[in-house]
Amino acid sequence: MSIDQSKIRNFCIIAHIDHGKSTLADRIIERTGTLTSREMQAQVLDNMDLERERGITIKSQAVRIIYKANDGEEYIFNLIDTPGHVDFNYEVSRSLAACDGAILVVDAAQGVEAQTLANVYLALDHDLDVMPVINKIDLPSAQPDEVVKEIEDVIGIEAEDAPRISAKTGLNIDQVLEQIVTKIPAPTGDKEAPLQALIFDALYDSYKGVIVFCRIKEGTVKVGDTIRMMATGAQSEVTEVGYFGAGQFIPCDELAAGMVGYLCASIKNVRDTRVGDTVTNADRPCSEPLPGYKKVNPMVYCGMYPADSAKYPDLRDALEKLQINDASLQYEPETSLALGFGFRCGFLGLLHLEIIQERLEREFNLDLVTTAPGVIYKVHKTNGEVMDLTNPSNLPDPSEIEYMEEPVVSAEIMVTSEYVGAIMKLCQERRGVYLSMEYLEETRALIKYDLPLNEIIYDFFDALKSRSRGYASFDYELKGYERSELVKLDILINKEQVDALSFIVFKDSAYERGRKMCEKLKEEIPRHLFEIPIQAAVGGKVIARETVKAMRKDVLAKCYGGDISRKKKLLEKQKEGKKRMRQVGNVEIPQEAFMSVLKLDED
Ligand SMILES: Nc1nc2c(ncn2[C@@H]2O[C@H](COP(=O)(O)OP(=O)(O)OP(=O)(O)O)[C@@H](O)[C@H]2O)c(=O)[nH]1
Repeated sequence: MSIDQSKIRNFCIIAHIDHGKSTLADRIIERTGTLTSREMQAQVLDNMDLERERGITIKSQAVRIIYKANDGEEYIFNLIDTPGHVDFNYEVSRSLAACDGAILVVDAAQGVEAQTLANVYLALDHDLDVMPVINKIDLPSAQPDEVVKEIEDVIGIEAEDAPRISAKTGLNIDQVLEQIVTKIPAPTGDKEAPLQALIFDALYDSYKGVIVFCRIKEGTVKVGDTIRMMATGAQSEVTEVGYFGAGQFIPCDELAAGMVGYLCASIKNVRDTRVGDTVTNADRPCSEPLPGYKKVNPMVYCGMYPADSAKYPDLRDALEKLQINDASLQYEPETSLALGFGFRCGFLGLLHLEIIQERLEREFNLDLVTTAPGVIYKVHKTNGEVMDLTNPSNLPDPSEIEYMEEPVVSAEIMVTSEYVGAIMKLCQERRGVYLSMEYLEETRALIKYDLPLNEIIYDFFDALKSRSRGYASFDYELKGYERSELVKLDILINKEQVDALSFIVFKDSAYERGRKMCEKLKEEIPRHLFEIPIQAAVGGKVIARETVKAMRKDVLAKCYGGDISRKKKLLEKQKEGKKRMRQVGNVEIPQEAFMSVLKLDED
């Protein structure tokens, strides 16, 4: 019954965003008959609704595939899908640790891009064998020969015999399957050794409890075994082991060295499971844990509040469950005068924030109010203390501040030569410091800039795409902190400061941002019976002002003489609207207003 290790291939697919890795994964699954075509939904691996709607891969998914190779033998492929967006590098790293090799998909029309490089380096860091595949050769603009040369020159891996495929039409997928057998190494590891398994993901299921996704490096695990999580020390009995069918969990007898699968155990506290931790046998533990993952620190913070304050415990519960599935999400309770009880949450980037927000709303049925996202600033106080500022409301009095620092990233932008000027202009506007530019080929340049993180978290990616007509790609990593002139911009509505609307901004941009915010809020806040001044202030000094004029008529005025049911309806509607309002002093602010600051740059 036990599986021959030499017949297992554990691999993932890596690529720049949109180069077609999910499509290739689907073709592989389809070609090997893991699913009948009727079961085959468009993009099987992207099984969260959100992913299908956005057409991007967020959570890594795993699937086991049986392939009968040309040598007549049957092989077991464990394919792990990985996300391509820059915010999700962390997820990529987790998937890689469970694999022995990686298929690198490169778009034959686009060639090597920033994330192609970043992902290859991650794979090489994990000692994976990288097998290139040239995709989209059906496109008229495909240049497979050039791309092969580019892979060899820019990345430095052999690509001459890389399969040239169309994941869309299925052309040459057979070559990919054969090369998986010949080019990706079989796993190693001793089945008889003490259990050593790496947790590369986890999921909370309301029936099974915590489901741990793991790669068995050494030993064997089966139902009834008592396991121990090495980092948390939690012990529990295994209730089920199995592998990943397409979109479902398939129980089996045991998981042995070299295999990828899942296990369920009587894990009571979801916090006991930590992605990156090592699972071992409690009675016969291994001597040391596997190297965990690089710990990632959130780069972007915002406040999240339940729209209905009674839902606070539900939000806490939801965040706890999401966190086991997404260890890069961090949160802690906070309170706001305007919004009540909520959480300050940390994310890897703005896309990550949006995804979490949408998952909370859809999967947990919560209605949320989110405050403007910001980065972590370092505040050096006159008394020598250094504080990490994640919430602008906690900024100490200016008299206590010696100076402040903001996070700076090193960015690499790849762009075709005609857009170099436009992209450099964009970077300058965002306070970028030019480092270097080199031409990879005649028509493509790699530009390096240092940029303040807070200038890129909002809409830099969109601006980059629109100014280069989609031809620029972008990757960044945190470089460190640099001293900067920063101020806190406060918003006063009817003379009352609204804590949830405060944010930290570069001194020279304060006026512009303050003015835009006041304009935006004027549009969002409905008229009241009195005039409402909206002011932006820095250190108590007002720098911008707008006014919401007083309302003259009440809602019922226009139904004068109308029938009573219509009046009732209007009053009902008003009541419904009020639920979505936040009372600040004697002004009612719609929830949307708190989000509006996010959208300033789109104007
Ligand atoms: N013409 C053509 N289009 C393709 C091919 N393979 C994929 N595409 C298209 O390219 C787009 C991106 O494909 P995906 O498979 O979603 O790309 P991905 O790399 O998985 O993207 P993320 O999951 O967002 O990282 C889709 O619109 C596909 O239909 C191909 O061989 N030829």
